[in-house]
Amino acid sequence: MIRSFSGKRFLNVGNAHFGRSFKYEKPDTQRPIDKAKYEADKARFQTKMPGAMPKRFLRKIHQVRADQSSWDRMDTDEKRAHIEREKDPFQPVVSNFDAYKKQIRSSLRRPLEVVSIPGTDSAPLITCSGTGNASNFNLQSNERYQTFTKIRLFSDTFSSSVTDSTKTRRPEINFNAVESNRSLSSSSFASTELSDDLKNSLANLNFVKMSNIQKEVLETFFNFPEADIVGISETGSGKTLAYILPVLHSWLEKGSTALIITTQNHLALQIRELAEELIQQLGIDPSEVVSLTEVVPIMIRTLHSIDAGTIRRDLLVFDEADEVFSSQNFAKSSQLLSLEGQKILLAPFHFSETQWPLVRESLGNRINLETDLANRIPLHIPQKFRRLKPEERSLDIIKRLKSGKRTIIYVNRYKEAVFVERLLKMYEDDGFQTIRKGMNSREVRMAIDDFESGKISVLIGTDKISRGIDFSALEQIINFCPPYSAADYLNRIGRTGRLGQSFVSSVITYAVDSKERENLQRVKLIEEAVRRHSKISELDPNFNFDQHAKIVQERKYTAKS
Ligand SMILES: Nc1ncnc2c1ncn2[C@@H]1O[C@H](COP(=O)(O)OP(=O)(O)OP(=O)(O)O)[C@@H](O)[C@H]1O
Repeated sequence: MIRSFSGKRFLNVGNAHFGRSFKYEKPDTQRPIDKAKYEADKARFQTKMPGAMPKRFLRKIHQVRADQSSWDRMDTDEKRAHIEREKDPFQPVVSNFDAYKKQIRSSLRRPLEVVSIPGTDSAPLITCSGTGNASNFNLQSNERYQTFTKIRLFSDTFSSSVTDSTKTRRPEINFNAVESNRSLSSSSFASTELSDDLKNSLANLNFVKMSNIQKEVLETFFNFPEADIVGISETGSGKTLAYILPVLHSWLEKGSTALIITTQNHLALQIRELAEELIQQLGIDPSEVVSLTEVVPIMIRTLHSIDAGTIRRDLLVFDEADEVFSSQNFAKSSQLLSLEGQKILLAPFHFSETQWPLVRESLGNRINLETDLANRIPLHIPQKFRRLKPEERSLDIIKRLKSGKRTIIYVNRYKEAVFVERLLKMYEDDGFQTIRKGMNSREVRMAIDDFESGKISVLIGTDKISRGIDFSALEQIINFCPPYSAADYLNRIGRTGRLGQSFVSSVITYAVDSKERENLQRVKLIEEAVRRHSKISELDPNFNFDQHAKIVQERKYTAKS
C-alpha cells in the first residue's frame, strides 16, 4: 500500500514546516523497499531541504551547533549547569526530520545488536551501539559468524573526524565478558611438595587452589631442581606467589638465599608485603628474613638500586622480566644474568625478538613455561571503546565519575593528567590524586593505599601505575586515550579481573581526534586480538616492552625538536 501526500501548501514533518508543495510517498514497512527509489527520495530531500527550511528552524540548528562549539568558552557554572541538564549531551542533534528519515531507513538496514561466537555458549561477545551510523556494524541476516571478517572493524570508523554535523558518527563498541577468570587450576597447594609449614600458612591466608602458572612453576621447580625457569603468564594470575613459594621453601628447607629483582620501588614494597604475610604465619619475625635494604636471606631490590658486583645468591628471581631485560635495561640486567645461581624469570608478556636470544644465551638448563591465556586480551573483562569529540569525552568522564565508583584514569602524558585534574576540580571533585612525575615510591604507595582504603576515589596516572600493581578495590578503568602500545593496554586492563577478586571492573577507552591516529592503529590491533582471541604477539611480531620504550622515546624526541 502506498500512502501519498500531495498538493499541500505546508507539510508538517514534526516541528519542521516546509513551505513548498511536494509529493512524498511513504513506503509500507511490510513490503520490501525499493532501494533505488529510496536513494532517489533521499537525494531529492537533501537537495530540496535547505531552501525549504524556514528561518525559525535554521536558527535552531545554528543555536545548537554554537552551543556545542562554545564549550571551551563556558565558565565553570555554565558547564556544570550543562551537565546537570536532563537531556543526554552525547546524543547528536536529532531534529524530528532526522528521526523521520531514520524511520524510513530502518526497514532497509537491520541494526547490529549481537554477534555470537560458536563455542562460547552463544553469549554475545561484541555489541555495537552509540549514535550515528549503525550500518557500519551491520550484520548479514541469518548468518553465523565463525570468524569476524564479515563485520567491518569498528576502528575503521575512527578514520573520519568527529564533526558537529547531524551525520556525525559517535560509534561505540562493547566487548562483553563472556567467561569467568580462567587462571585458576584445579590442583591445590596441598598436593605439592611444599613444606607443611608453608602449606599451613597458605591455607591460613585462604590460598587453596593454585593458579596455572603457580602449578607449572612449582612442578618444574621440584622435578628439575637445577633448571632455570622462564614463565609467561597473563596479568593478575599470581606470578608473585609462583616465585615466592620456591624462594621460601628453599630457605626453610636448605637455608638458601635469594634475590628478587623488580622494576619499581612500589612493586618491591608489594612483593615484600606478601612475603611478610607468609613468614608471619610461620611464627618468624619477617624483618630478619626479608628486606628491601638490608642483607638478609631474601633480598628484594629494584634493578636500579642493585650493585651486581657484590651479589652472591642461591636463587635469582626476575619479576616483570620482559621489562628487566628490555634493551633499555639490558646493560645492567645482563650482569645479574651472568651471576651464579638458579634463575626464575616471570613476565606477563613475551620477550622482544631481539632480547630473547640474548637472555636465552645466558641461561643454562632452561625450561620455558607459558599459560594458554598469556598475551591474549582477557575475555572476562568487559571493555568498551567510544569515539567522541573531546568536550563530549570530558562530559562522559564526569558522568561516569558521578557514580562514585573507584576509578583509575590512565593518561599517556602528564599534560593530559593536568587536564583531567582541572576537569575534576571544575566539578568540585576533590577525591582524586595524581601520580606525578617526581613522586618517590613511598608517595606512590601512599596514593595507592589511599585509593584502596577509599580515602580518594579517583587515581590519575600514566603507565607508571599500569604494571604489576595489585588493586583490590578498583571498580572502573578509564583510558583517557588509547595507550601507546597493546602491551600497555593489556597491563592497564590487567589491574582488574585478577585472581581472587569477586567482581570485575569495566574498562572504557576513548578515541577522540585525528591527532591520535597512530594510537588508533593500536585500537585496531586490540580489536583484532579480541575478535580472534589470538595472541597479540602473533598479530604484531613487534609487540613487546621494547616497542613501548621506542614509541615513548620517539615521542620525547619529537616533542623536543
Ligand atoms: N592461588 C591463588 N588463589 C587465589 N588468589 C590468588 C592466588 N594466587 C594469587 N592470588 C591473588 O591474585 C592477585 C594477583 O596476584 P599477582 O599480583 O601475583 O599477579 P601477577 O600475575 O603478578 O600480576 P601482574 O602481571 O599484574 O603483575 C593477588 O591479589 C593475589 O593475592
